[in-house]
Amino acid sequence: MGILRFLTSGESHGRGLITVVEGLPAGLSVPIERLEKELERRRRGYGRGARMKIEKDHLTIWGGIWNGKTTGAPCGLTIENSEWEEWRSSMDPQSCDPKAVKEKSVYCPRPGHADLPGGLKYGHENMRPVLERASARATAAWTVAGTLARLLIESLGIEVRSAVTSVGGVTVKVPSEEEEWHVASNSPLGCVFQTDEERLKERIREAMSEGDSLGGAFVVSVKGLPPGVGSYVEWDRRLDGRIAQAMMAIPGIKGVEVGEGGRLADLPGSQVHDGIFMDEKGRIKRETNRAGGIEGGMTNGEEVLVRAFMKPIPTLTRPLPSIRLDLMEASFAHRERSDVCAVPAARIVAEAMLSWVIAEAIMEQFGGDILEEVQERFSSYVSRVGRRDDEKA
Ligand SMILES: Cc1cc2nc3c(=O)[nH]c(=O)nc-3n(C[C@H](O)[C@H](O)[C@H](O)COP(=O)(O)O)c2cc1C
Ligand SMILES: C=C(O[C@@H]1CC(C(=O)O)=C[C@@H](OP(=O)(O)O)[C@H]1O)C(=O)O
Repeated sequence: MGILRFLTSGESHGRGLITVVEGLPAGLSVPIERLEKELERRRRGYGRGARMKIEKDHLTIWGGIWNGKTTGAPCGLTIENSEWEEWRSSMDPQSCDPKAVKEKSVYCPRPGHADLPGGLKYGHENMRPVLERASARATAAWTVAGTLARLLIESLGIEVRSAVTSVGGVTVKVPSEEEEWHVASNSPLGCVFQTDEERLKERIREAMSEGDSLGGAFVVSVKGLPPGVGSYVEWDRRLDGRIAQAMMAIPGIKGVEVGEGGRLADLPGSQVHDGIFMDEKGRIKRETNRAGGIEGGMTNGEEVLVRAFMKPIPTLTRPLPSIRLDLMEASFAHRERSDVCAVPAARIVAEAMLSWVIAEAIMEQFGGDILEEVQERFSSYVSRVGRRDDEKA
C-alpha cells in the first residue's frame, strides 16, 4: 500500500460518484476548473452515446481543500449524475418502486461485460446492480483522483499527454514533435491530423450503422521524470508492473506495452537495447528509446511511453446470443443506450491513472507533508542524478 490512496463509491445511474484521495501534501493548488476540464475531455470523443450529451459531471469539493489549496486532510469530491431524478424510482438506496425496478431489470448478460460473472458471483439474477458498478462511469471518479495526482507531479515539472493510435483496425500517425502532441492532446479524437480524425469518424459511423462496436489503441507519455523513479528491489515496487496494473484496470483494456513492447520479442538484442553514450559535455545519453523510459522497474530518464489496447464495447445494438438467466432459455444480450467506441475517452482515463501511479511512486520516494518539502527533496535528487529536460535548458 502506497502513501497515496484513493477509493470511490457510486453507481452509474445512482445519485452520483464519490472520490476520496488521501496522502496529498498540504499546499498543492487545486483549481476546480482543471478538474472540470479533465472531466470534460473524458466525456468527449466521436462514438460516445447519448449519455455523454446529457451528462454534466457536476463536481463539488467536500473536504481537504481550503481556499484553493490542499490542507493535508483527505480530499473528498462528488460528481452528481445528471439523470438521477429520472432513475431515482428504480435506483433509490432505500426504497424503489417495484414497477420501475422491473422496467430496468437486466436478465440477459452481455458477452464481454461483467454481467454474467458478476451476477453469478454476487447472486443477482437481475444483473442491474452488477452493471451499475462495473460501468465505466466510475472512471469519472478515477479521473478526479488522477487529476489531483497530476497537479502534484506537474508542480515538479512532469508532463502527461496521450494520443489515439488506432480505432477498429484503422491506424493513425503517432505524434513525434512537441506541437503534434499538443494538437493530439486537445483533439476530441486524440489525433494530430484532421484527415486522420475523419478516417476514424468514418470507421465509427460504419460500425454504428451496422449495430456494431469498436475498440482501438492509444499511447500515453510522461516527460520530465529523472532516472530511478520506481525500484527493482521487490516485485511490487517495479514501476512497469504498477503501470500495467493501473492501465489494465480501465474497463475494456486488454493489453499494455511499455516502449516497443511485444515487438521487441522478435528482434535480436543488438536491435533492441538503447545504446548508452556520452555527449560532448560528458552527459549520459541514449541513442534510442525502445525501452519506453523504463529499465529494471525504474525510469531511466527518457520519456515514459505506454501503449494500451482496448477491446470493442460489449453492448451492441445488434446483440450477440445470450441466455435469459431467470428462465434459463436462449435469448439475445441485453440492449441499452451505449457508446459505440470509447477509445478517445479511455486515453483520458489512462492519463489520469498513469499520473496516479507516478505520483504514488514519487510520494513513496520523496514524500512529505508539505508540497515545498516534496519539491525540495525531488529537486535535490534531480540535481544529483540529472533530468533530461533540465539538461536541454
Ligand atoms: C470511458 C469508457 C466508456 C465505456 N462505455 C461503454 C458503454 O457505453 N457500453 C458498454 O457496454 N461498455 C462500455 N465500456 C466498456 C466496458 O465498461 C467494459 O468493456 C466492461 O467493463 C468489461 O471490460 P473488462 O472485461 O476489461 O473488465 C466503456 C469503457 C470505458 C473506459
Ligand atoms: C456513464 C459513462 O459511461 C458509460 C459506461 C458504460 C459501461 O457499460 O461501461 C455504459 C454507458 O452508460 P449508460 O448506459 O448510462 O449510457 C456509458 O455511458 C461515463 O463514461 O461517464
